[in-house]
Amino acid sequence: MEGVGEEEMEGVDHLAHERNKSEFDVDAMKIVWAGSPHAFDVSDRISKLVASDPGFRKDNRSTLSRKELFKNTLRKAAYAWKTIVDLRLSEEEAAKLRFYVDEPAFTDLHWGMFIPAIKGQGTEEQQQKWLPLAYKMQIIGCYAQTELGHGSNVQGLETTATFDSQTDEFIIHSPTLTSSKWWPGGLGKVATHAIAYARLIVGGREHGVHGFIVQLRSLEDHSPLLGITVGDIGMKFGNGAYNTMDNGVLQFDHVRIPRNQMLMRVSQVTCEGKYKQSDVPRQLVYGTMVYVRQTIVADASCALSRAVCIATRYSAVRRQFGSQNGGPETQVIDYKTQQSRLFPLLASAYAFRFIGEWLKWLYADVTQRLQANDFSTLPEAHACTAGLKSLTTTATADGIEECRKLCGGHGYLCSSGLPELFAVYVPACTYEGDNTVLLLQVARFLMKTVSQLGSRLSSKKPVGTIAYMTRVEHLMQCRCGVQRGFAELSADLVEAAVAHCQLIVVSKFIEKLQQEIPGKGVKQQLEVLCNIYALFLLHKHQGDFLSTGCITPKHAALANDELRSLYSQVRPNAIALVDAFNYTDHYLGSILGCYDGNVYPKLYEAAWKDPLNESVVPDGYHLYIRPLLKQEIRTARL
Ligand SMILES: CCCCCCCC/C=C\CCCCCCCCCC(=O)SCCNC(=O)CCNC(=O)[C@H](O)C(C)(C)COP(=O)(O)OP(=O)(O)OC[C@H]1O[C@@H](n2cnc3c(N)ncnc32)[C@H](O)[C@@H]1OP(=O)(O)O
Ligand SMILES: Cc1cc2nc3c(=O)[nH]c(=O)nc-3n(C[C@H](O)[C@H](O)[C@H](O)COP(=O)(O)OP(=O)(O)OC[C@H]3O[C@@H](n4cnc5c(N)ncnc54)[C@H](O)[C@@H]3O)c2cc1C
Repeated sequence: MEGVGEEEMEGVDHLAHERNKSEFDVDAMKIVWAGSPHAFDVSDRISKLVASDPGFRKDNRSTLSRKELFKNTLRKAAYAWKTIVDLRLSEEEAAKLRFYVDEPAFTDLHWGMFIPAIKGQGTEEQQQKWLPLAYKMQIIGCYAQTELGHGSNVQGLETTATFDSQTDEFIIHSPTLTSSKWWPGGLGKVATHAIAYARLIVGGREHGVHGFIVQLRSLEDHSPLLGITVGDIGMKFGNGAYNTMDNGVLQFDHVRIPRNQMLMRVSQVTCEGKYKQSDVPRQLVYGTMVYVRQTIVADASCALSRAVCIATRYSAVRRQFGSQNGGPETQVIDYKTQQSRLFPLLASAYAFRFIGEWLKWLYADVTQRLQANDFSTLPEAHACTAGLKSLTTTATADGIEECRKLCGGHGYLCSSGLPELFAVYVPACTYEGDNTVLLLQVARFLMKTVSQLGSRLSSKKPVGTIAYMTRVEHLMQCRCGVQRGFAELSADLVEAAVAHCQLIVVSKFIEKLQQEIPGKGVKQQLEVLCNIYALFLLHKHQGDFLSTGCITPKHAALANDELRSLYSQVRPNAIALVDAFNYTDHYLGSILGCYDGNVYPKLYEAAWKDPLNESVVPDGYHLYIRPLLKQEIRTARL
């Protein structure tokens, strides 16, 4: 192109100079980020498969109407399924393909909640009947728990399931408007079946909330079955974004289902109408939520790392001020303020990756114990999944917004990928448990632990976390010491719960570094990131740390000095550290974050593709603007 300088040429890696600064083996770090060589291979292969297939394009989402957007989502879901079947992809590869298609859809709830609920709360017989149908997608399921009037308070749900011993059936009914099921993903237009949560009534006696498999739509013509009123709840936050998902409303009008469609692993109803509660904690009915919360923590590291990748690459491309003698302006990534905002988020992305790995292990461990009727670690598993889901999603949502701001004006363009990422991600702070409600569960666990163990919450933490542990104990003692009720102290206890979760993240990051980590300079980079994560939080919450007396103001000042030094150590490695996420440009969906850093020509080209630029003179000019411009110039009385 005429006048195109070297800096704007296509096919040139405009970040090569940054990549050459790297002080560690990026390919080895890619394996660490993926979790194993096998996991890296699957991710790398599937992400490239999706990126290279025009059937999975997503650059037009923000210009489609809700109906076009949703139809396109259905097309993609069907195309993804055909790809999975035609290529005979494994369950792991199929899950990765749905992940890289990167579009909230009914399949998330079918695979992410409907199937896990049957696996976790169904009897062997129920699993044998329903799972094969679900795995082959011969039925499509959703998880219908939340109602118009209740979401957080599961025990407040109003839908009823009344046992009719005459017919050996349950009658599922929505007694009030507020008992309408409201929010379940996939429910609005697609799901043929639901796991519906309802108050079990047997012989006139209530037995709390249980799960029931209910068919909603005909498998012949998709019409709602008798007694079922179902639809979509309407547009949600942002364009595109989560509007690819049909979150639905559902009312039951005395819908009858066979007795064997109550999920009966935890408790049973016999044909004689006898209710039997197994000798397991009733909270196992909540097991699916615990499972999803631990997956959401892994999701957080993915979403945050995407935003950080975009902001880091663009911060290396963007130059503003600082030109010396007509030379190039300063890369904004070199400003200390930019580093102090960006690098803690980079460190958090890695920290959340590793805590997600640990939580996956904890969940697998507690699941194995449950099979042996060992419930000893269930309270800790609940507290950890609830608290870490809350901590990581809040930090990630805030982090994505911070990354948008780190990109200046261009971060506000849809083509930056950040507005869409934010709009899709933020409900994670609410779904699967409102983050405050979940922290209250952690606070309750801490209160019980303190009362059982006395002052020390746990001595099983690495030395480097003594300050963090003392902070939690102090925050708890300050609250538990005074004789005021839990409700009165709840805002303070939530702060202690956050501190407890931050302690877990820091200690698991330190434990990760005690493992064998291959690759030149890789462990050193992770040590820098771990120190940034720990010292950034210490700096942010230094009031807590100082008030516990475990650090002095001098320590706090030294920690801040060390942070600045650590930012300087990360700086030459920043681009390589985000390259290690191994995201394709397709998955990132961001011009600012494109691998080659050739941002300006791509931004300029993308602008002209906007539908508004299909005509030079906009629709409406002749009707509204021309008359305005041509009106008689009246003698103004102004
Ligand atoms: C383009 C960019 C893309 C970016 C990437 C985006 C990523 C996302 C991608 C795609 C999106 C699609 C995926 C989305 C999937 C998520 C969909 C969301 C689904 C839902 O929201 S399902 C509904 C979720 N609802 C909830 O979470 C409800 C929350 N409420 C509760 O869990 C409970 O009501 C409660 C725990 C708050 C209270 O329960 P209650 O029975 O009243 O119990 P308590 O009295 O409080 O406690 C009694 C006792 O039980 C213990 N306990 C409580 N819960 C549990 C549990 N789950 N397990 C074990 N034990 C539990 C509690 O500690 C008490 O113990 P104690 O008596 O103190 O010893
Ligand atoms: C995008 C999206 C997808 C969803 N998908 C599904 C799905 O597939 N299936 C499903 O069943 N549900 C789904 N939900 C519903 C979701 O699980 C609930 O919205 C969530 O559990 C929060 O409950 P709520 O809406 O009742 O919030 P509320 O509890 O009404 O929260 C409102 C405010 O009250 C506060 N609050 C509530 N209780 C307390 C308390 N005891 N102490 C202090 N403060 C309190 C909260 O902190 C919050 O600030 C989805 C929601 C969204 C947004």
